Amino acid sequence: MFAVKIRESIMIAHSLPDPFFGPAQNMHGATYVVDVEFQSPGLTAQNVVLDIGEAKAVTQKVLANLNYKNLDEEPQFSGQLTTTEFLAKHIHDEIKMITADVFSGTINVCLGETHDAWASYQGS
Ligand SMILES: Nc1nc2c(c(=O)[nH]1)N=C([C@H](O)[C@H](O)COP(=O)(O)OP(=O)(O)OP(=O)(O)O)CN2
Repeated sequence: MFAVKIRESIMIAHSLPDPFFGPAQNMHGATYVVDVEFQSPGLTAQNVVLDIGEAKAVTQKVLANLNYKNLDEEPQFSGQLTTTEFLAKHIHDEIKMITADVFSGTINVCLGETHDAWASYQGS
């Protein structure tokens, strides 16, 4: 399996209004390190998984809709617990949709929440 992996970061604010989350029920901020890996069993005619510049551009475009946002105020997330896992899948699905024409492999999105905790989503 081949892979191209790029890294970006975002800052968001949100609350997780469920007793399960204890103090994180309150509004708080998070800075996520966002790792996006594009995996493919084969290469294109140019011997790449996909262009790294395109991978970065697409990821930046998707993240721009989240960066510096209060997710509690975003209509698209209304009624959702915007956990790290949830956001990883959201970012995955957006990137998958935008790259559908140029990439048919598997995408893994991993969000580093702290220096010692991560959550990820990998499509099929
Ligand atoms: N599986 C997940 N668990 C938690 C998430 C998450 O997105 N996925 N998010 C949070 C909070 O948003 C925050 O990041 C951490 O809050 P905190 O209260 O510090 O939670 P911890 O579990 O790290 O620490 P405690 O020992 O429970 O206080 C929480 N969990």
